[in-house]
Formats: sequence, structure tokens, C-alpha cells
Amino acid sequence: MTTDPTLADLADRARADRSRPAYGHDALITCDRLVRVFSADGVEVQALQGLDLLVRKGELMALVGASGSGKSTLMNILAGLDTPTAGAARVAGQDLLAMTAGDRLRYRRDTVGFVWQQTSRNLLPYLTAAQNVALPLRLTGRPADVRGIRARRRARTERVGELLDLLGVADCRDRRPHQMSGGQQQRVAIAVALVNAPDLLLADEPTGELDSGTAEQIFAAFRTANESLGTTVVIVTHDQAVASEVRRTVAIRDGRTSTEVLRRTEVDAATGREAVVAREYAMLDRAGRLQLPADYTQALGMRDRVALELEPDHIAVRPDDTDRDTSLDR
Ligand SMILES: Nc1ncnc2c1ncn2[C@@H]1O[C@H](COP(=O)(O)OP(=O)(O)OP(=O)(O)O)[C@@H](O)[C@H]1O
Repeated sequence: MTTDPTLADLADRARADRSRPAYGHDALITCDRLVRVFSADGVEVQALQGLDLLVRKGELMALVGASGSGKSTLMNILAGLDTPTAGAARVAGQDLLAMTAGDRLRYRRDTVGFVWQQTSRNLLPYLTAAQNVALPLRLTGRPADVRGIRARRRARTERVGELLDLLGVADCRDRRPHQMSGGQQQRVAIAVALVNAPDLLLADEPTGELDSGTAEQIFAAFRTANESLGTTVVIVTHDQAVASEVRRTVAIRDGRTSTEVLRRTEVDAATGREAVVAREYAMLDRAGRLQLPADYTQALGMRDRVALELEPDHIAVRPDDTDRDTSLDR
């Protein structure tokens, strides 16, 4: 049984709320009730409907979801290419709703790198791999701490060489995109996206145009970027193989984050063998709203209303059986 809170209880609660750290205070990406509405020909489409997402610095994670669920809309916002209609979005301490055109340009140049699905969209066709990777450095006059044109050019060549080497495409340095395979082009594209040392690397279906063997190499390149350079990586993918290789996969449904799968490596105490254990979680928003996976609710015929019971260590959610009870009463 619950009793009504006293005034002193309410004052204590308000004090506790004020001293609690703000939502996402320690995250690299914070999306808080993010909304994006598109209007076309008088019709409104709510692509994002109050999406919450936190991504910690150094994570490598995948975003999945049915076609039209809002993945690309979210990626375009995080890339600084589109602005949300409402809510809050912060990346590396920058407020994506309050940026001037100049802030946005600097954000795209310094904070975030992007790899698109279409290999042709990532690279300039008339430049070699090395020239493509060097371009963002030239446009930003980097490395800024090296004095003298020649010394700077040498430093650039060195950085480009290191990145192509790290991503396993050093042999492509003097080739133009049409002289490389799709997989090589995507690895060079990752080097272009990384060359200005962004905090965040975003990739929208980067393996969509590639066969599974090549897709594996591309995924390995993202893992290398994450592990060797500490870059936070968010990949939108339909590729189940990619989604099952990352530690965290977040599913988007109808413009909201719905469930997420976390994978941990566990060691069997008896055999000493390592195994990856995956567990599915539902998202609980700050108002306490929970979205149950459609396959769970369908399996138990749950609709409109469910029965809840608070147990000492869990909450039971059962199909609504009031109709049956009432018919028994009659
Ligand atoms: N510029 C736009 N104008 C109008 N509607 C848009 C626009 N961009 C996206 N939408 C709509 O917003 C919704 C979400 O689209 P979005 O491209 O983000 O989905 P997605 O999950 O990336 O899909 P896919 O996997 O097919 O790429 C869809 O209903 C789409 O039609």
C-alpha cells in the first residue's frame, strides 16, 4: 500500500532531482526526445518521434531498424547535415540545435566523419586515394602546428600513409577510385573520414553494396579505427553479420529507440572456454514508458492493455484477462 507523500517528502524529492546529473552528462552523443517532422505537399511525416539515445565515448555500436524507421534521418542530424524539429541533440558537448552556419561547418570538419553506402559518393573520382585522404587536411591547413610549406606537405604525406597502412590499403595510394575494388574504395573512404581525427565516425549502410567477404573487411576497418584511434563509431546496417559483431545494437522502430542487444564475453568456469552472450533489453524512457518488442506482444496476444504486477525483483507483464474474469463473475 502506498501513502500520500508529505510536503517534506516532496521537498526531498525535488532536492534529489536537482542534484542528479543531467541526462547524458557523460555521453559523447545525447539525443533527448528528438523529433524530426518533414512536411511535403501539405503532408507531415514524423520521421523521429521523441527518440532517446546515449552513446559513450569509445563505443562501437550498430543501429538497425526496418526501412523508414528513421535511421538515416538520425544519422543526417548527427552528421550536422539536418536540423531536428524539437528535442535536444548534443555531440561532444556541441548543441546541434543551436549551431550557427559557421559552427556547423566546423562541426562537420572537426568533430564528425561520415562514410556513405554509395562508394562513389565518398571519394572524388579524379583524385588518387592519397590525394582524396589528404584533401580534408589541405582544406583545413593541417597539421597546423607544423611550420613551412614543405614540412607541412611532408607531415601530410606521412599521416595519409599511416592511415592507408592502418586500414590495409597502402597499395592503393596512387590509384583512382575506378582502379580500386568496392571494398578498397570504402576503406579509403574510412581513411578520408578519419584524417581530421574526428571524435565520431558515422557510417550509413557502409557494406550495403558489397559481398559478405568484403563487408567483413570493411567492418574490420571500423573496428581498427575504434580500437587503434579510440574513435567512437556508429554504423547503420541491415547486415546481420555486422550487427551481431558489435557489443551494442540499438533497434529503432517508428522513429524511437525500441530495444537494444548487449553482448558480453563470458568465461565458462568449468571449461575455461569463452563465449559471447547476447541479451535483449527494452528502453525505458524518463517518464517510465516501455516499448515491448512486437514479437513478444504478438506471441502472447497482448493488445491495448496489459496486467502488471510488482514482484520483489521484477515486474510481471501479463495479457489482459479482465474479459475472462468479468464473464466468470456474471
Ligand atoms: N526529406 C524528406 N521529406 C519527407 N519525408 C522524409 C524525408 N526524409 C525522410 N522522410 C521520411 O521519414 C521517414 C524515415 O525515413 P529514413 O530515411 O530516416 O528511414 P530509414 O530507417 O533510414 O530507411 P531506409 O532503411 O529505407 O534507408 C520515412 O517515412 C521517410 O519517407
